[in-house]
Amino acid sequence: MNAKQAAGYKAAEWVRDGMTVGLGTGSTAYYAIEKIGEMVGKGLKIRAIATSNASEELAVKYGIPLVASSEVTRLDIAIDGADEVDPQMALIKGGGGALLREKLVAINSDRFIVIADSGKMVSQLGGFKLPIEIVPFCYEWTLGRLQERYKVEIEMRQRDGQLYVTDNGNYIADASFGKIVSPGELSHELKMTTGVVDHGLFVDIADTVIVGYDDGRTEVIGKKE
Ligand SMILES: O=C[C@H](O)[C@H](O)[C@H](O)COP(=O)(O)O
Repeated sequence: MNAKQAAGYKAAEWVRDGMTVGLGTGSTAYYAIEKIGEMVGKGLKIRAIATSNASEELAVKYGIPLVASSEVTRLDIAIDGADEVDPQMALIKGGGGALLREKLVAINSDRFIVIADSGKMVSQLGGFKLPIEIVPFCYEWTLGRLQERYKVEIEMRQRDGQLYVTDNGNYIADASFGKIVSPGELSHELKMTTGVVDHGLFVDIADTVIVGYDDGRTEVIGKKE
């Protein structure tokens, strides 16, 4: 069992009959979805909302029943990966471009469990490029304003030689902050920038972090029992 699998499988232990569950996105969330699918196969009764088209396809593949957001007011739990986790459980997410749906699901969940291999744990956020989701209209202006404001390298994410397009039809700009001194402040500032839809800083959202290690061990860190 690898570190991501260990963390993903451990998180599935929090999923109980009758829950509405948010399914994250990425290579770590994959293992949680796989495990939850196995549990559903053995009779677990849940319904789920996926944070990306890719995770929705996975849920269908593993037989996890999906529910429309119109039928749900709040989720019991959401389980998702992260690109960086700091000692206060602030996160950088969005390496896979799913940050907006992930944040919507995370803030609407009673418990948000982050699953991460130990390499994602950092003393200060910012080593990983911060994904910023921006609207396509006049995106060059938004990019220019961000570059002007922060004076750091910010590049438009590309895929196959084209601008990367999120599941929501937006673009992603990746910002190399290096070190983020005040994630909360930066989070608010970015959110106030016209043209920015959202960004990958998740501050004061995670309730529990499950760290996975290469030898298969896990460590649970968190605010909630
Ligand atoms: O947009 C993607 C998500 O925020 C992922 O949860 C994050 O990038 C971590 O992905 P992975 O588990 O593949 O490292």
